[in-house]
Amino acid sequence: MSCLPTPEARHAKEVNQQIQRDLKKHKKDLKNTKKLLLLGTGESGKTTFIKQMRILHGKPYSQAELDNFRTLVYRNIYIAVQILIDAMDRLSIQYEEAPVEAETNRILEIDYENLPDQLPPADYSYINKFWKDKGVKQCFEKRNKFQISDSAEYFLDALDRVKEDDYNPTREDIVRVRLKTVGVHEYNFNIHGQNFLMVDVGGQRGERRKWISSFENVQSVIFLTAISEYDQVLAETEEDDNRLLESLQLFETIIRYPWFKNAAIVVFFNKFDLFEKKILTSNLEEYFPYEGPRADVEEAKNYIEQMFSEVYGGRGEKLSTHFTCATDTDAMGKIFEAVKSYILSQNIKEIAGGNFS
Ligand SMILES: Nc1nc2c(ncn2[C@@H]2O[C@H](COP(=O)(O)OP(=O)(O)OP(=O)(O)O)[C@@H](O)[C@H]2O)c(=O)[nH]1
Ligand SMILES: [Mg+2]
Repeated sequence: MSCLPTPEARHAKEVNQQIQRDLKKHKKDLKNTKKLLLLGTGESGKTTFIKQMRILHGKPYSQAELDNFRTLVYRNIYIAVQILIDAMDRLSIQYEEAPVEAETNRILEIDYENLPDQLPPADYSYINKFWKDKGVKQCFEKRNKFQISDSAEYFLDALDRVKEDDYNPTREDIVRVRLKTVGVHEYNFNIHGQNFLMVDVGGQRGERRKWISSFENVQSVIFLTAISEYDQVLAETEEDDNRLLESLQLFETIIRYPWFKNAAIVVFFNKFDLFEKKILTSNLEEYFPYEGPRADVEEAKNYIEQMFSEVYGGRGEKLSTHFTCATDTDAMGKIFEAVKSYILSQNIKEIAGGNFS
């Protein structure tokens, strides 16, 4: 009887060796992957940040994904109009030219979960006239009194473009379109040789109890706060809770979690583009005990940054912060490079037995 292995045995051995090699590589990849958790209240910009990472470092969006974004754009438009119709009524603002009631009712009853992939001409013509109405514009100026997406104006202004048959969402449309996140979602990116596992979570109150499932083995956290929300109230409660205060309280809760004791923490003061404009007309001292000069972007932003730094203070090291506009692709690319260096330097310190013990 021959002692030579049969072809089957040789093949089995080869397969086994390949599996071992794959497992080893997978383990090495896992070890070299940094887990980055994105946290923050609803609409702070977490998913927008992930979209930018995909645009900058991921695979291009497929046509099926673009088609999906197109429907979402229409959905964003209908929701914005429905919110404005309701706000006109609640704030008792007169239309310049009142729309036909039956038409308004039809728009209000649109089931935006089941939208066609085209904006029907009758709806376009209603929305076009509605958005040009001086009363509606007046109502929109009072938007801190009700909850409307920060991208509503962008899409209502783009109505003529997005109604076209051959409309395909642009890069900017993709980062502007809003869909609230439900649950926890993981994304892998290789950014200049470094693997990241980025975790996006739903930030609204009802979503936060699901967060804990993603807290294990986190090397870094980006906490996003929408700095422009200092004069806005929370949509998800009956009470008039201030949105920036809610974000500050959430930050305080998070940095006390034992899971993040050794994690690098970075804060993005996001929606800085909106903040810069808003601070010129909406006084910070009406919402926070701020005593600095009015309409002063620098003073106001430093004051808000200080509130977060004080809360963070206990951890003994200066808080890493960035003032960001998550819808700006180029700027986000640059900011993330700085964040990446910071995360890696903090993790090296930790390995060397440094600061965060
Ligand atoms: N103008 C402006 N809009 C922004 C900015 N960042 C995000 N947005 C818009 O704000 C909306 C909400 O952003 P999302 O990224 O969906 O917020 P989120 O934190 O993922 O919200 P949840 O999924 O509910 O937790 C989207 O329509 C974004 O386009 C910004 O810096 N400036
Ligand atoms: Mg989201």
